[in-house]
Amino acid sequence: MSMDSIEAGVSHVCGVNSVVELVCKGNNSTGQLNIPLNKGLSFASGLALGDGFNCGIRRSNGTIVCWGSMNESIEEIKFESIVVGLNFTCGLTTMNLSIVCWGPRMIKRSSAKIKHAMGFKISHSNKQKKVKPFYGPENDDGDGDGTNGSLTLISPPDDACYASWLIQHPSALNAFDSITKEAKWKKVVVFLDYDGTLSPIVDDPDKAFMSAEMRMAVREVAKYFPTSIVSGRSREKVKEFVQLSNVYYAGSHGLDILAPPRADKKVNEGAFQPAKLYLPAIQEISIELEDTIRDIQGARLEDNKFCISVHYRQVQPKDREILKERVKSLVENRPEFRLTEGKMVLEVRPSIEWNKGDALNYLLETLGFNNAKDVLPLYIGDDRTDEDAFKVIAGRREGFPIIVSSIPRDTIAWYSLRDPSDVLAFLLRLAKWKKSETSIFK
Ligand SMILES: O=P(O)(O)OC[C@H]1O[C@H](O[C@H]2O[C@H](CO)[C@@H](O)[C@H](O)[C@H]2O)[C@H](O)[C@@H](O)[C@@H]1O
Repeated sequence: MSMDSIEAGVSHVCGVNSVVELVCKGNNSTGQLNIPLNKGLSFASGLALGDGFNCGIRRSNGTIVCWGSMNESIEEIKFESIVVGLNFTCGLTTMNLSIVCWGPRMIKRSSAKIKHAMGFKISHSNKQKKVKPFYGPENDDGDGDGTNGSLTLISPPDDACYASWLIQHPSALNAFDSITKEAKWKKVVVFLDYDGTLSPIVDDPDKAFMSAEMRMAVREVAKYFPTSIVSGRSREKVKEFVQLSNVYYAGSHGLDILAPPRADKKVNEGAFQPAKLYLPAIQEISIELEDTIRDIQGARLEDNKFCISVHYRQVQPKDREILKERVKSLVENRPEFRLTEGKMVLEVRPSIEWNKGDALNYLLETLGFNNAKDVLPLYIGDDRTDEDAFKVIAGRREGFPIIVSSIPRDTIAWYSLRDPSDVLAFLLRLAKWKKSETSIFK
């Protein structure tokens, strides 16, 4: 067979033959030789081979298709070129020549190495965003103004920013098939945050109601998977909002958990409350906080039993720093407390080492899943305190940490959903998928 081009992976090769057909030979342990003919794949350029997977740019529309061990396809964005590493892929976007990388378990690489691998020479001036193409005569004048063949990596507009975020944190809806493929023979255990995840963020914390559709979706999911609600609210309050009896509740950021009785215990031991001894001190600090914020219009306290939330969403912007300073200095003088921050809220909580990640582990253990090899925790949350749970899943290297955000954020979640309506769609799809799987085996 005569070949026009050839690329080599770790243990396989692919290339385009003289009749413009893509052919792959070598190790096929992860399906890297199984060219996805049904995905509109036909390459003019842009074929890159990794360890057990390949990605190519579609000739028809510039989007990317990958197959083998990493099979995320990028449908939303057009690319000029791609490179792959052992388990990640980076592409140069057509829209603004920005570089985006993806792969749920992407190893962090130096962006300079990636740019170099893609054919760019890095300008060593202080203007960090300017790069020069590697081709043509060397003319590194450092100003990157678009003359002399240099290119400027412009700041992407909002849409491009979001698209770039989506590549690094694929939408769990778009990645649904690969999520269920991974989950097919395993036990998925679902964890859901409340505010900003199951209910939209609203000004009045007492009015953060969950829709009837969302309640129905959570009920459906809980029919097929063990499901827990993990919230910063008090357990009683979040249960009042959710109103479901087929889910477990962890309130106060996991400091108050009502889990099923452990398999090895005959009687239900009641709620797990590792900060119980702090209750008198929490009442004290609550009174002090009330005094501290009394004169700040719009500020309000919320008693979440094992933590106190100080809300400033309705405080005038000019007064917010004053409020924060006052609360911070009060907490600094009380070593038995620590402060965390959420969405326009300061959360005063006991300084014990216990967070939503510990709650996730505790629930897995009481559900009898902690040592099981085939368990995949799926956690959906929108706030900074949810990062502790994402971290636990990332540490297990298996499961689905999903952040709810409509803007790019610093997170260790692997997947994203835009807002609670995306969460609703995802939960409905998850329940439907499991229902159809279950009926096949009946
Ligand atoms: O862990 P979560 O369930 O997400 O709880 C975190 C905080 O959520 C609530 O506050 C947030 O939602 C409110 C209602 O939409 C909004 O007004 C507030 O600005 C948000 O921070 C809850 O009221 C807090 O007590 C929780 O700490």
